[in-house]
Amino acid sequence: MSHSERMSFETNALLTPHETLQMDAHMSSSLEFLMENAGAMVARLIRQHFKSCRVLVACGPGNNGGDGYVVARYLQGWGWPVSVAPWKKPQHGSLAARAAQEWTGPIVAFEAAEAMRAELVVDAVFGAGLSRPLPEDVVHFFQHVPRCVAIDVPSGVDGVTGACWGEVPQALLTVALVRKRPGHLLEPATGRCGQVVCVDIGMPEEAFSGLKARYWENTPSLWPLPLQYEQDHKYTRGVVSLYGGAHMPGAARFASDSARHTGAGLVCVSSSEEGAALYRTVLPGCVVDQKTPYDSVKDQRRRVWVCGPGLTFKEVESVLPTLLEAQCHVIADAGALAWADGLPEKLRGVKVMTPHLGEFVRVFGPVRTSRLEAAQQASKETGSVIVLKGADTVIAAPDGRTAINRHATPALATAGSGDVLSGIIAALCASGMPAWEASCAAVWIHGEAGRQAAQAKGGWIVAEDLITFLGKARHAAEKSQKLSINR
Ligand SMILES: NC(=O)C1=CN([C@@H]2O[C@H](COP(=O)(O)OP(=O)(O)OC[C@H]3O[C@@H](n4cnc5c(N)ncnc54)[C@H](OP(=O)(O)O)[C@@H]3O)[C@@H](O)[C@H]2O)[C@@H](O)CC1
Ligand SMILES: [K+]
Repeated sequence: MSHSERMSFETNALLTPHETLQMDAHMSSSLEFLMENAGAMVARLIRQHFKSCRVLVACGPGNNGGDGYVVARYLQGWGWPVSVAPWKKPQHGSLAARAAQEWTGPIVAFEAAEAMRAELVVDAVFGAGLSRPLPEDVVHFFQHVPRCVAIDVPSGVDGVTGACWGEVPQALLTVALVRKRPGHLLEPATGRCGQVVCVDIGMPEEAFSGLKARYWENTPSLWPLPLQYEQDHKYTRGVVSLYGGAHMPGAARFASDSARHTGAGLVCVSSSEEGAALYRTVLPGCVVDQKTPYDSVKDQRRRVWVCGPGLTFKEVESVLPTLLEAQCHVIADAGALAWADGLPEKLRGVKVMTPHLGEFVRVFGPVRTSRLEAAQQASKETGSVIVLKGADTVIAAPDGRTAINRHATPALATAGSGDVLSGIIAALCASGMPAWEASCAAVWIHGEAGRQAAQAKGGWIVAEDLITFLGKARHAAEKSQKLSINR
């Protein structure tokens, strides 16, 4: 059992609407209590974030609407001027209908004029399970809303993929219940959520029994890093190999330096005669040789390879098939992805692929669903961990485990940043971490190094800066792991 399976629904696990339904089925006798708590918690957050003002609670027919009626009741109880605008009444006898019955304050029409009269609108129309386009009158209503607080998600957000079913309300604050949803972390939904705050509504532990988390926010508690031991030597730390191209040596240099700064015990660079002469001068900390891939893989210590940064089609062709045949752990990026243009089967056997969206489309074709689902599908089909890079990097494992990383900075959008990430993943794989955990950890450390470098350098950084902060970034992850163990 992997670490992420053991921790199951820890606080960084993300809940899908399907899992929420399973929990609700399990907790059917406590749902009224949970709705009361949810509404009370949302009302408290509103009181914390806003001064008393005219509030309009827009309620849908389901339990999201039910929560809305409870919010209205609490705010009114504290003396706030509150009205409720039902989009549609809840079904007779439902939980939401019971919450609606307890609302004795003003009820107004669900129309734009009422939205404009309010100073704050609570969006309790639809929750995260919406699976068809937003009705036009809902879109029209929210176009006239001044400030908005959303319960669960802004109505129209798909809680799993982060897709928006039409023009979704722009919230200042979104209150997640029990756990965040994957959609809270994925674009375009993240941009519509404003600040996301997750509240405890008193869900008992037993509600999670039988549920297995499949989605996580990428935080250090997800992937324990190997520590340093007194008995360590360079081979226990791990060996990273890469083939250095003769034409674009910068990329191999970034990847190898990154692997070393992340903690690899040894980095070996193989290249042509011309390339090796160059690498010997620019990479004094690496072992540089002119071995063919065929000879290199005979060394059982050289199991982990970065393949692609700075390589031409021909160079990839002369290296990658041999590495895959020898069942090496290959981290494929850049040139290796271009080499598999439209033919993902050429990459079968690769452990980790790190495409940005453009590279992903080149290999796998246009994304017809969402980035999240496309990455999951590609991972399942190829058997590789897919690291689909972006502001909301998705790290998908072939067995369905998926992490979403928001621990990053726009400062990372600089040439060479991807080569650095490949080197970090390779170093962590070489240290013995499984491919998905190593990839998640690498993406977090990459983001942390970017943040630290940007802070130190005034916001604008280059790949070289990033590399110098990798040791500190790894240390930051280790420190926060120690804290979570002590807790
Ligand atoms: N365990 C927890 O975490 C707890 C969660 N809680 C709360 O439960 C909420 C989820 O509740 P929910 O399942 O009732 O879903 P919700 O979105 O309110 O309503 C769906 C309704 O809308 C309708 N409908 C949908 N789309 C439509 C469209 N385009 N156009 C027209 N109609 C459409 C749909 O109709 P149908 O699809 O059935 O035809 C159905 O009637 C969650 O967000 C949270 O706030 C809390 O109470 C505490 C415990
Ligand atoms: K909502």
